[in-house]
Amino acid sequence: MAELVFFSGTMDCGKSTLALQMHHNHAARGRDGVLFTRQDRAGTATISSRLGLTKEACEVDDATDFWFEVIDRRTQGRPVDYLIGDEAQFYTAAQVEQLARVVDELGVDVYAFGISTDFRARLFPGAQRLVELADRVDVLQVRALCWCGARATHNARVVAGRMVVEGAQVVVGDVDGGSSGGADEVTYEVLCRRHHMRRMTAAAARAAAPSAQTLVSSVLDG
Ligand SMILES: Nc1ncnc2c1ncn2[C@@H]1O[C@H](COP(=O)(O)OP(=O)(O)O)[C@@H](O)[C@H]1O
Ligand SMILES: Cc1cn([C@H]2C[C@H](O)[C@@H](COP(=O)(O)O)O2)c(=O)[nH]c1=O
Repeated sequence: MAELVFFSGTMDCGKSTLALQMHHNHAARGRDGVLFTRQDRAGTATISSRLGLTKEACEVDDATDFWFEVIDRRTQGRPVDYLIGDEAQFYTAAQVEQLARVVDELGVDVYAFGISTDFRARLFPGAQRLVELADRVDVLQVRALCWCGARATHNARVVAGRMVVEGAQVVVGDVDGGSSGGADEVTYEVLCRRHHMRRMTAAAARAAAPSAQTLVSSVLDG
């Protein structure tokens, strides 16, 4: 029986890598799949993994209709056994409903990959609908870690070195290590819930902790 699976996790936990691996494994067994993505960091119509894999994909926009995409291909005699959808948090709720219909009425497996919550720890509309409709939600096993060593569960947005909690929901960007580092550049950092709620990024924690040198000086100064 075909299924709708939502593979979810924080940024930088390996979702796009898994999406490309799953495509490779299914294609290697002769199954026909179509790759989709929306607003990948690497540019239009691309699925990119930080491990270096990239693959051309169909770019989703508000006008994309997944039901039509499958019917159109099949009408042209092109088989479709599965769809891979990366950056699925950016899909509309209606598009997620189309995906569910593609599974139920056309027998196509749909594997959707995306983050669940935004920088304010609020669900993206596409992710919310996936959680509501998916046959299962798989949390990725590779753990992204908070600076404190705990499992990272939340995505923080950092602007000019400070964590922010206001702004547009969608701002395409990378985690700090992958960014170019411009002063006003939006970057992201994954945190555990405790440090997300305290707005304590790695830089904020470093700034808050007195350095060993400061401690020694204050002891010597009496
Ligand atoms: N240089 C590296 N060596 C080994 N693994 C890496 C390296 N760079 C990134 N990774 C792995 O790739 C993961 C990010 O994969 P990616 O598919 O881009 O994530 P996502 O799509 O979830 O944002 C990291 O969590 C890490 O495990
Ligand atoms: C938290 C958050 C993220 N985004 C963007 C930033 C990236 O372009 C993608 C996530 O990509 P990844 O492959 O999972 O790293 O989402 C955003 O627009 N708004 C947010 O709040």
